[in-house]
Amino acid sequence: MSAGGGEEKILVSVRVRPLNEKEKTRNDRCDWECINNTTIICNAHNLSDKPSFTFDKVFGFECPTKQVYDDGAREVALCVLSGINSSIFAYGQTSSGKTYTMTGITGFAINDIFLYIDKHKQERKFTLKFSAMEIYNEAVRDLLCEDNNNPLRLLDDPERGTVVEKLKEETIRDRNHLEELISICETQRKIGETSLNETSSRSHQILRLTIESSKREVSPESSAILAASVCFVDLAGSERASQTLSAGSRLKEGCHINRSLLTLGTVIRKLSKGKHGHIPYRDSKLTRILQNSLGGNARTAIICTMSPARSHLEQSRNTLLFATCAKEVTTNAQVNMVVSEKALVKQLQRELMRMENELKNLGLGGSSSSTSDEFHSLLKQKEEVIEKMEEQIQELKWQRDVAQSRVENLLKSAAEYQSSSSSVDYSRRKSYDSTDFDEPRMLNNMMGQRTIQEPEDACKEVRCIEENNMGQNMPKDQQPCVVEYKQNYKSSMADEDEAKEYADSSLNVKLEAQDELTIDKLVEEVQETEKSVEKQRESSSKTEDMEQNLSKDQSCLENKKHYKSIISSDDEAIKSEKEDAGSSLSAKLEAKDELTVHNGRFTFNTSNNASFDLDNTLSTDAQSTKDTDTETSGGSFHEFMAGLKQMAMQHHSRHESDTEAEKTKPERDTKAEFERQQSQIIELWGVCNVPLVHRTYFFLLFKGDPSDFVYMEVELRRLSFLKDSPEIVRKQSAKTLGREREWLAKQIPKKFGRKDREEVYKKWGVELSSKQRSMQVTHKAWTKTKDVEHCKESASLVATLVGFDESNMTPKEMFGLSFSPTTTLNVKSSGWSFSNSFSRISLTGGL
Ligand SMILES: Nc1ncnc2c1ncn2[C@@H]1O[C@H](COP(=O)(O)OP(=O)(O)OP(=O)(O)O)[C@@H](O)[C@H]1O
Repeated sequence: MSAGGGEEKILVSVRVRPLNEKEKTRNDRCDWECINNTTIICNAHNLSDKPSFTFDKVFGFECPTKQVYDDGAREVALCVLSGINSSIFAYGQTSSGKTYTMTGITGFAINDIFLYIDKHKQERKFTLKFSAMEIYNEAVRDLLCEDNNNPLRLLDDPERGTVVEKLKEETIRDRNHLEELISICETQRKIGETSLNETSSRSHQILRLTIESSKREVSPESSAILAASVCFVDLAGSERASQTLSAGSRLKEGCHINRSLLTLGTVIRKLSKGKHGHIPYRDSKLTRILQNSLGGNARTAIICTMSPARSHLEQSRNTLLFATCAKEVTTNAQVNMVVSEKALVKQLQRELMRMENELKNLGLGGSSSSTSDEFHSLLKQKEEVIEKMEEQIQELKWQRDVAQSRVENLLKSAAEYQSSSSSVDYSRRKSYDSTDFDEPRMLNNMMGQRTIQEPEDACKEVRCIEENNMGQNMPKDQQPCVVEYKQNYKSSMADEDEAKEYADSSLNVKLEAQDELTIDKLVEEVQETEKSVEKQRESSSKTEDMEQNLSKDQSCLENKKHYKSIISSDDEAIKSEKEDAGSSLSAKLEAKDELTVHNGRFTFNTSNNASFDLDNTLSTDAQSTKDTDTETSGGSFHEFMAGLKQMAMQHHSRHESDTEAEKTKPERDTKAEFERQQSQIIELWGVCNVPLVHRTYFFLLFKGDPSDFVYMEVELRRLSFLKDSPEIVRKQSAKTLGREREWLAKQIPKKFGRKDREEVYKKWGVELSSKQRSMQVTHKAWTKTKDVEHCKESASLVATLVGFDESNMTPKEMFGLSFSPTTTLNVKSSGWSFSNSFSRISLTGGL
């Protein structure tokens, strides 16, 4: 409704009229002097000092009313044209010139108002309304109504304040119309003769001119209407009743007049001290009606009129004291704008249309009576879903923390073992080195991630072994002929991906370090981890469902985006969690592979396989194949483990029952059986991309002895397990095999002289003039899996390249399954050994 404006003090002026004829006749002295246009002093001879009063304006005897209007009322009066309420008061004792002054000011103001309207009527449309009232004997009378004997009631309006009920309000046609109405008011006003004024105004007169203006352009933005009123208030005389020699009806008038004026004075005095506490506006009708003008939403000017006559000195001083208080009163005028009904209707129509569109967008339509209920029901449902999601998210976060904690513990254990591994008996280390077919991987396993992050440590590790070799502390047959291979192989691991891949299996170390770790214990742990991973997978699935639910949500809930982002970030966390859990399980499976496959030499592919299966199982992208993969690989693995345990038990039973009987037992038809198994193994090596060094060692070591069958069976089981690996695993192992061939090719110039080299090239059908001859040779090795002679040649070549001397071969037991009951129980050996009790299979360190 309102805007702009601000607080400002009431504009207070004092006008001193000249001595009138009566005063002159009785030789009344003029005790007041306007020393400038703001200050008036009292020259009364009986006063010791000359009190002075300063106001916004002081108008002397000769000052015309026009100047009083211009300087003391015009600005305030005309602000009504800007939509600001205004009031012009005339206050003073009877015959002081109030009516004389107000009549002139009202006329000048009206004149200016109409001049302004004429000037702006092209761009703005003005509507003027006029009402007039008098408060006589505390009764409000309508001055525009001929039958004004019935007093009007005052009503309190929450927006407009006090309003006069049924007050006639005339819409002004033109200036003449207004002037006519004003003249009617003059005739209607109660006047009477007092001792001081033959035509004394016996009432408070309030003329109200309301001006509304709006731009003539029709647009919603310019449809606001400025609406304000200007009040011209001619108060009744403020003199005391005794002074006017009143009696009878005049005395009664005086009492009522004074009641209103007394309240006016109280209100002004209180307002002058600030708007704190109770302001007694309601104590008189005058102050109720003028409440806005006296301290509210209006600009106000008060012109205090006074007689300069000594005989009115006291009343004049009272008037000036009132004026002094009025100077301190602050009002807070605002620009009053109203929105036209037409514009309001248009605005409401637009709002309605917008809301209908919102409802349509929600898919609810706007026509059904039950729309609102459905909407609220839907909102409630969504809020419940969101609450459940929040709970599930918290649960998932908890599970993630648990999984992370487990992984951290495993890593810590691995690191601890690694640091303790430097004290491992070199002879044991050597025996492991010399028999480990998958030496590079195991070496990296031992190093763990430190192989990548701390190459110095890795070098020290190798140097230890070399120094040990060179120190002749070890038997010749146990010297690590693969040290060079190990170093070179490691140096060839420049490929960061490969190094990381190797580092991933570092957790094997932890399990290898556990001297008393049993297969059952490990299997239990793996199963527990698998359950944990499965739980994670289910949780992941839940999260996906939650997200799908959110995606289906057609509502425009603002929370949707928020929760989706939470779920998204949590999904990332879960993904990471799955990776961590997958790594953990992978590590354990690798360790379990080492349990399964003697001497740790099969870790390379088996660990990859297990790791891949788990990762694949956990992959949310491969949703369609996830369950199948899990079941297949998981089932195969357990079968594989169960088979190995059974084999171990059987072997132990045989060993324990009667070794002599074993010796005398008729030999199987070993040769045919051996060749059959060897053929299968060679075939599977090719399929599984088993490293050539491994093939070579295995091929050269196991030649058909009865005791070899257990190794052959283990190898067959392992390869059978590996051959079903997913394509990605085979590709990875093929890549690694390619690197091994490259490394072996680099060994040819080192191991063979020029002539011998040419012989090798010829033997392997490589053109001497061709390029990369060594590479061609190593790429031919171990490729004809059905050709035993080719395999023999391949094994011979690789053995030479890695320095594997068949005549000084390490005993199988040093890196294979050792069945001696006690000797390796508490020492670091090359692989698995079965404890004397055979109640469990303990793992000794692989170093
Ligand atoms: N400034 C003035 N110059 C000349 N004459 C004046 C001036 N002020 C007042 N008069 C004359 O003084 C007389 C009394 O003035 P007026 O009626 O306006 O007093 P009043 O304050 O309205 O008195 P009341 O309260 O009794 O109505 C009038 O005849 C008026 O013409």
